[in-house]
Amino acid sequence: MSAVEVSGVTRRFGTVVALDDVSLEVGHGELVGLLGPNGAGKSTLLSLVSGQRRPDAGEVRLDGRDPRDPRARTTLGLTPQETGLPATLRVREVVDFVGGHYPDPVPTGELLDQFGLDDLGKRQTGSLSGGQKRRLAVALSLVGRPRVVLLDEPTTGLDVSGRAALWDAIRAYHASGGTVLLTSHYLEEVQALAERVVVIDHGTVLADDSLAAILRRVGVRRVQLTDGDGVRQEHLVADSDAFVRDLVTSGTRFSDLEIRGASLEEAFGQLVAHGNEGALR
Ligand SMILES: Nc1ncnc2c1ncn2[C@@H]1O[C@H](COP(=O)(O)OP(=O)(O)OP(=O)(O)O)[C@@H](O)[C@H]1O
Repeated sequence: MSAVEVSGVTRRFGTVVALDDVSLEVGHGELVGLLGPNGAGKSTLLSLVSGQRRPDAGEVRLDGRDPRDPRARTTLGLTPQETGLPATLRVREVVDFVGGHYPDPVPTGELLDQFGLDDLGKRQTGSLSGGQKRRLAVALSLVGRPRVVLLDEPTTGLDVSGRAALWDAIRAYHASGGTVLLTSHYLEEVQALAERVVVIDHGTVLADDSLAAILRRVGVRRVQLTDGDGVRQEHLVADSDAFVRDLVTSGTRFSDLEIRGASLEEAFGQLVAHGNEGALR
């Protein structure tokens, strides 16, 4: 049984088709990145998996159960895009309160330490900065030792060190066997964390593969060289072998040739630009 199973799911909002016959399976212990431009349907998909919404067609299963069944949700951790924290409660009180709903919560001190929040335990949440609130929200999603965690843009608004600390916490959770489905606008975040990437646009899945396979199968290579005038040039080409052969046979002077595969950003741009024609499944 998979951690998350989405089969043939369609969800509309009035005339907008937010998800159009989407199928997706996430196995236990996987860390999957959900990528897509604004309005692609990522948050809608997470809201169906968490049981906050119902699909118009198709089926969603969380640990084999309907996610609207409260028993399925006891094993779920969730950080939505916007989190409402009770402004007058102190950080430590919020963690104690949320942890109190679970049979075996992570001890509050341990959790605050892991998320670099130990100095803020006595602060009212209303006085926290945006980044500190974000860290607390992700920490709260893990307090009940969930089997599956859904993170909607977990590090939006965080500075570089805040993001790195949060990535470490997500990696530690995953290393302990946890399943993660996360959305992100930061391609480097997905590249840094996810083993598998699902690209979604206009409510359909354009690609679902390992990060390495997506990068390999997108036929873009970045070729850099310094020309005879000492100017550094960069070319995005489909066939770098042919490009280099032509370069050599044309007698063009060049030095410091460098060739590397596409970045996730380039792969993503290509997939979204070509829509279903370029679909990789
Ligand atoms: N409650 C709603 N009422 C009407 N339309 C909605 C509602 N929620 C989502 N939509 C629409 O459904 C589509 C998918 O939205 P969704 O929030 O799932 O996208 P997203 O990929 O999460 O985008 P973003 O990256 O901007 O968060 C969009 O066109 C959005 O406007």
